[in-house]
Amino acid sequence: MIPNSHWAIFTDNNSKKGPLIERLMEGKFPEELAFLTNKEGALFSKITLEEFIDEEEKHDRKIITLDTDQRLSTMSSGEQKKALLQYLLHIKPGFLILDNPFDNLDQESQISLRKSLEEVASHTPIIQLLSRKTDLLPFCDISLFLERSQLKPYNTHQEATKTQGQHLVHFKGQIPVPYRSNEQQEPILIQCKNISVSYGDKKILNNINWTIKLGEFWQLKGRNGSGKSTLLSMITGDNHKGYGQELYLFGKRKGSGESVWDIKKNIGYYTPAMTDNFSGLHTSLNMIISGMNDSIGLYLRATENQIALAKEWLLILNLWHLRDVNFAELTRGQQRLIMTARAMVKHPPLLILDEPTAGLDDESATLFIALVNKIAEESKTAIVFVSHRTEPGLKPTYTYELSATPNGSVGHII
Ligand SMILES: Nc1ncnc2c1ncn2[C@@H]1O[C@H](COP(=O)(O)OP(=O)(O)OP(=O)(O)O)[C@@H](O)[C@H]1O
Repeated sequence: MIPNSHWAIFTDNNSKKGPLIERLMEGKFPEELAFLTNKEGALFSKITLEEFIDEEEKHDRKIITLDTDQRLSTMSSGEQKKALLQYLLHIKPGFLILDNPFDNLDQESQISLRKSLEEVASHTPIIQLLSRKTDLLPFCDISLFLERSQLKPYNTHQEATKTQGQHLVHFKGQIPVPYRSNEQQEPILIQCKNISVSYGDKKILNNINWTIKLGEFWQLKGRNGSGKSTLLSMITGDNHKGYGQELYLFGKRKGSGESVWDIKKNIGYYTPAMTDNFSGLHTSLNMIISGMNDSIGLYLRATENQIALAKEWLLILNLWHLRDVNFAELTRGQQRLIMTARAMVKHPPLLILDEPTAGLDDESATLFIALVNKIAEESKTAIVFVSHRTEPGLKPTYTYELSATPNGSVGHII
């Protein structure tokens, strides 16, 4: 069958994407998509992946990775996406919904996914939901915009793909001072000396040498599965494979009697998975205050100092008017600014941001990147920013790149 057409639905951070996906999957189509009636769709999305991971973890039922013993949850995000696409194509759906398909994929995998989708498009109608304009698939001939819950047509293709241009972002004033004055910090934060990691016979990291010093701004890059998350888990003290190796975290050798808390107190960490499905009832103001108490949800009466500092952060972010709004009600872009402020309230020696712009629209991503640059300029906090996208405007001082070899990935400084 030759599909009637393929659709691009642009979303921004105010779009009610979840309910739209639900309606489409239930076969409730808007007029424009009525030609899909009675067809069974498949969804290529993080939500679908989470369901398969859940099924495997809770019921020990493997569905999309029958060809390997490795658990889906331990695969890299790129490997998970590839397995999902293969599975979905195998079941030959009547139509395919792609929810930000290129997020978390490395450049080569994006190119190969584009090619596979071109082939799929020759026999299966595709609906692409996208928040970054450069992600548009060229065969999508009809473009709509999801304004909150309403689908609106674009008049022309140019209108759909027009980017706003890099507008300058102005934050009012400097980032606030740390919650408590920091203890004297050694200039060298992290030292990896010839660090190697394997899982069974599978070699992941090979003789990694990487030193992170106070105030440095790093981007960590590498293809899907090259070991970025594994390396981060060594730095955050979460990977037991660090024991017995020459790994120095904040002045102490790993395994020299340090507690996990000794390591964690030095690190601010944010990855979108922490909040994407967050439904707790906390105001924006309290979310920032919770960063001073290192807990979300634990009820502690905020001191006047804490409230004043949280206010300063919200003012800088232009979000003070939303102080009493429930965090879950904010747009994704606003949530990520707040979570970054939360991770920064103490000016930890090290701030790790793991794919922090995934799922953001262009405007929110620009704002987020501007905040990260500002933190790099105005604080002593070292930053490690992990991303596959080349974010326009991001100004890291160094890039550490992992390149796969048969003996595990080796690292280079660029
Ligand atoms: N517990 C485990 N058992 C077996 N293999 C594992 C385990 N954990 C990770 N791996 C493998 O280690 C490799 C590196 O994974 P990692 O998640 O560190 O990559 P990554 O660079 O972060 O990838 P991505 O960009 O796709 O997120 C992958 O091939 C993954 O499948």
